[in-house]
Amino acid sequence: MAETNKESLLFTRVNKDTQSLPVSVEDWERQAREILPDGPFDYIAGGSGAEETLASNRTAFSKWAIVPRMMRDVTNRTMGITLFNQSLRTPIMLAPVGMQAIAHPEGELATARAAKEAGVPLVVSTVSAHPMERIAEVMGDAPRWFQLYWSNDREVSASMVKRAEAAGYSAIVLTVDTIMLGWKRRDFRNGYSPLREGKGMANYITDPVLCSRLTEVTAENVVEEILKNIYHPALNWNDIAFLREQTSLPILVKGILHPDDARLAVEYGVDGIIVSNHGGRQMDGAISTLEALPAIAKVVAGKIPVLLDSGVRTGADVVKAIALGANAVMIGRPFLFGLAVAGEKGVASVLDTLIHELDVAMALSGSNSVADLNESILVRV
Ligand SMILES: Cc1cc2nc3c(=O)[nH]c(=O)nc-3n(C[C@H](O)[C@H](O)[C@H](O)COP(=O)(O)O)c2cc1C
Ligand SMILES: CCCCCCC(=O)C(=O)O
Repeated sequence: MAETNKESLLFTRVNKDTQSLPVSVEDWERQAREILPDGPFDYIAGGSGAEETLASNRTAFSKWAIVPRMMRDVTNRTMGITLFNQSLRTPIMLAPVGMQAIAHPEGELATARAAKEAGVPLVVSTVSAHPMERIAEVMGDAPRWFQLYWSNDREVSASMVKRAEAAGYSAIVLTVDTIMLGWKRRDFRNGYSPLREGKGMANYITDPVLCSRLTEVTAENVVEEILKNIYHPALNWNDIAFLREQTSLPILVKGILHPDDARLAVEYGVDGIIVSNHGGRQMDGAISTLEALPAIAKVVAGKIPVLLDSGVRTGADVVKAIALGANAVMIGRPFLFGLAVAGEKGVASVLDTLIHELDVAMALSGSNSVADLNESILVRV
């Protein structure tokens, strides 16, 4: 059933509770800029190097235009999809974003409440500011995945995955583009590191295996341990087999940009791919994700789901990504700006806007379902 009709649009958009809230991601970002100190704001908004990839993630969307279809009776359209046997309200998810307490003291707990309310799956980061079990409690039965940062100590990785499975997370996202941290000029200028402020250690300081490795469990020792583990250049495709032995959950790899890596992901038995350049925060000069998507979708050829993040800001962006071969998309900074400005309400509003925009974009492009979206409604401009 279509979600946006005249009544719901009027109610949602001209309701006195929402009137004062920003209506675009750019507006949320402007307000976040006013609220947050330079360190956290630049950490969130910035990219690596000269920020070329950060910029191209956005321009890539402008290089495709939608050519809408008419007279297609879109009364009974749906945005629903099924991923890993789970029915989802829309093809939109919240990307793993660590250390959310730098945006708002409630961090992931506020995000989790908003995600649950909106029926949007949340991917919880290894470096979340609250323990994964606490976030899971907030979410109840709502869909959630766990994002794994590989540890040099494989038993720590195994422990995190087992904890996630026990806490009701339904997929594991292995991030593969962060074998070391991107070179972030803004953070150097600001002398800012959220980890050094102790914002991302909740899952480590509560991890029995990691703690068993320390002679004394202090915040300082745990941070040092995390820094050692975040640097894991030896990660390779054979590690997938070890991960597979630890869990029966679907495993996705996040950070794929090359079609040959997509082919390898399928060969190594991965269950899903996330086309991502980490929001332009890792390899600067890397291809934008929308540019990378068509070749990856072609190689994968429907064998496993392909998701995309980095630069998605509007409902029309979601339409373009799906039309070019994505099964679903994720957003990162947009919800974090909402969180910084208005906590749970901010995340809820960002999601509400994006979902309504997608519904309108689908209707006005003549699409009754996500399956209707394909390259025939796009043109390169
Ligand atoms: C502040 C911040 C923290 C992030 N933390 C993580 C993380 O812990 N794990 C991860 O896989 N990706 C992380 N990401 C990357 C996001 O998952 C996602 O790839 C990216 O934000 C998508 O781009 P967008 O912000 O343009 O939507 C982070 C991004 C930001 C902005
Ligand atoms: C030293 C901890 C770094 C965590 C990286 C979080 C992330 O993926 C990002 O900020 O981007």
